[in-house]
Amino acid sequence: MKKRVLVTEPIPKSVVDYLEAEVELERWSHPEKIPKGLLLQKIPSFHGLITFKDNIDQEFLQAASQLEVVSNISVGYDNFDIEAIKRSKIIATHTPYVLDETVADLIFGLILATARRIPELHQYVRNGKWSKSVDISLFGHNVHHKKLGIIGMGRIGEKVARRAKVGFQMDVCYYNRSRNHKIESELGAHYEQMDELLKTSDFILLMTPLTEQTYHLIDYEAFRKMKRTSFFINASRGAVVDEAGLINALENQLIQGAGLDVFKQEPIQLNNPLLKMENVVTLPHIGSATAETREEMKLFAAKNMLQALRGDTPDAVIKELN
Ligand SMILES: NC(=O)c1ccc[n+]([C@@H]2O[C@H](COP(=O)([O-])OP(=O)(O)OC[C@H]3O[C@@H](n4cnc5c(N)ncnc54)[C@H](O)[C@@H]3O)[C@@H](O)[C@H]2O)c1
Ligand SMILES: O=C(O)[C@H](O)CO
Repeated sequence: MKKRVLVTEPIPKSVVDYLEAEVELERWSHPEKIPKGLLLQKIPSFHGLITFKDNIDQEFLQAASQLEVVSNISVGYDNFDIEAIKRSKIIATHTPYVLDETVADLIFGLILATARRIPELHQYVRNGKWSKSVDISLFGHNVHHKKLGIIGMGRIGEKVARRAKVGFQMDVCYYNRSRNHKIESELGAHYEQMDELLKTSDFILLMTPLTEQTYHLIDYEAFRKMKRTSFFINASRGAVVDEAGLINALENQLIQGAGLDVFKQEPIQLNNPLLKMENVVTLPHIGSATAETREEMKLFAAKNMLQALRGDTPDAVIKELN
């Protein structure tokens, strides 16, 4: 008898066909997330779950009586309670590598949009304000040859560093849990202590995962150390920054602007002060959201699932569970 897999995110036909060759599939294809109660009700009859952002917590694991594998369609897995998964026999996987270049592209989009004020000037043209040459008060700032500080020099950080060095001749420094010797020797990126990076960078990119150690890693005190001319970019997770501290820092002009793909609460609430600030560029968590890359991530998640259900080691088991 075929094993049963629940997929709570829309997947393309190619991935459906790939999975159905080996397992019996049930799909939740609504645009809204599956309600938690319904997920808990359904999960006892499944051997596998392919998910995008469902919370895999103690309550879920208790209900998942015959679950063997949970496969996340994302590289970040802060929706997983890793300690609880460790105590269970469940295999957990994610989708590293396939999205690195796509996310790095978006990060450069955010850097440029913020420094060169692209959304603001786009509105300026559309609102019919472009009657003579653009006033100096609307000029942005150079990106090339500036200093970029990357906090979290992992897979994606490295791709951003390459773009910064090769494409924009930037001075790249980084702060990380451990030294990345490859990026130092190949690109000349240099390691700095956090304080030094905060004090001297023109652009500060946050690119760590969200963990107990990185929760609110950047708070108001950190913004106080940054140059008043600096731009802060976050494409990691909203809670790595203390969002109230960021709003305060922007209101007090401790930094010049921010480019944000992620927020404390997603979707962001419309009364969030960040949405009223001209010097803040906001995106709806779309770092990896291109048609090609999302399809590749879904195929990767399906591949991890089938490998695990066959009894093979999946390509991308979450490292804490390896
Ligand atoms: N905006 C998006 O759409 C999007 C897309 C992909 C990934 N992400 C986020 O980006 C994160 C990073 O992705 P990745 O593939 O580059 O991961 P990665 O594991 O390759 O890199 C993360 C780096 O952060 C470092 N790090 C971890 N904790 C640290 C700490 N306390 N202090 C300093 N450094 C620390 C690690 O050593 C590692 O080098 C993901 O976990 C995810 O949350 C967001
Ligand atoms: O971690 C990831 O892969 C992205 O943030 C998509 O959620």
